[in-house]
Amino acid sequence: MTRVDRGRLTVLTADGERRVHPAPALHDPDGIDSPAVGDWVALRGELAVAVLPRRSAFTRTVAGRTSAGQVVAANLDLVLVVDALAGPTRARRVERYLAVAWASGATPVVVLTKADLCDDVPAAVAAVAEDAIGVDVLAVSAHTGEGLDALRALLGEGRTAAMVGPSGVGKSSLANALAGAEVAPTRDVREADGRGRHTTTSRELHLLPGGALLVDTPGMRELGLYDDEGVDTAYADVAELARECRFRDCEHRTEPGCAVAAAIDDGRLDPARLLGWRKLQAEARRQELRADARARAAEHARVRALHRAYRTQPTRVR
Ligand SMILES: Nc1nc2c(ncn2[C@@H]2O[C@H](COP(=O)(O)OP(=O)(O)OP(=O)(O)O)[C@@H](O)[C@H]2O)c(=O)[nH]1
Ligand SMILES: [Zn+2]
Repeated sequence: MTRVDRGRLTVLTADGERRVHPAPALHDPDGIDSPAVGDWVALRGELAVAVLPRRSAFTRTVAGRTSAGQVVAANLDLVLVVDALAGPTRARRVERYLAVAWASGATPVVVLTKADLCDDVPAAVAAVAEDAIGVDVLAVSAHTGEGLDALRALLGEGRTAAMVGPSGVGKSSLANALAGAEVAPTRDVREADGRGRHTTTSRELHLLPGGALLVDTPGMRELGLYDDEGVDTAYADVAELARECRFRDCEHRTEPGCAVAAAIDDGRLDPARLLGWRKLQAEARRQELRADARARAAEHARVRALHRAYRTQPTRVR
């Protein structure tokens, strides 16, 4: 599946691209099981009749009051957490995206763009790598081509990757550089023709020359945490220290025997990382509370509907 529009799916088949409709059975009001970009579907005629089991799912919170999860991309092997080497270093921002990426079940890779604008690339990479525990960190430039081969090697044939990262860091430029064609309109192009990104109905999954698939959906660009699954993986150092605290419910503030505070005191842990961890934990907790409230509301509505259906039934023979 390369694209989902209202009621229509774009799929790549052995015979090329096609537009099909999802069978009614594939419609899931909660969104989680509805076909998403990156899904493999079985076709019967003009209908997509089944979604094959997913290896991974990148979920985001749907904007608004509800906390419904929405699968933005399915079956990702890699999530490229993209940030730019221009401007101030943004370790906390990278960590936030890493937490979301870990929760998806795919392997995150940090890709630092605009290497051509950075005076000391190795130092900048090392600074990010220090906090991106267990994650490869690559520096690339879409303008000079630096680092692209290393990234291509990582993508490999038949693997599916997606990009996440703040606006303007060079995701579209990177997609174009990898594809060797203008598959995504960059900010420069969009400004030149005065149109927004969403005006074109572009494919959201690109087949790259090396045989890798690159997902580029607008939905991946504004991320919310769906649950706290990825937070402790992104902050493995803090999470591990926290397990050594004397009290299991330690808040890591003034409690005696706090391993986190001790690590900060003797310089083993950057206090900014504890702050980042706290913020993400809090955000994830808020999401979970909202999800609970939503589940209760849905159950309530279901019971009400059942009662209504019961009342309007013709009198049954006993
Ligand atoms: N010097 C330099 N500039 C770059 C590089 N990659 C992208 N840029 C510039 O950075 C700006 C933003 O690039 P885009 O590719 O549009 O960024 P994006 O992340 O897709 O932005 P959104 O579409 O808003 O999410 C443009 O002006 C690009 O020309 C690079 O490797 N080097
Ligand atoms: Zn503690």
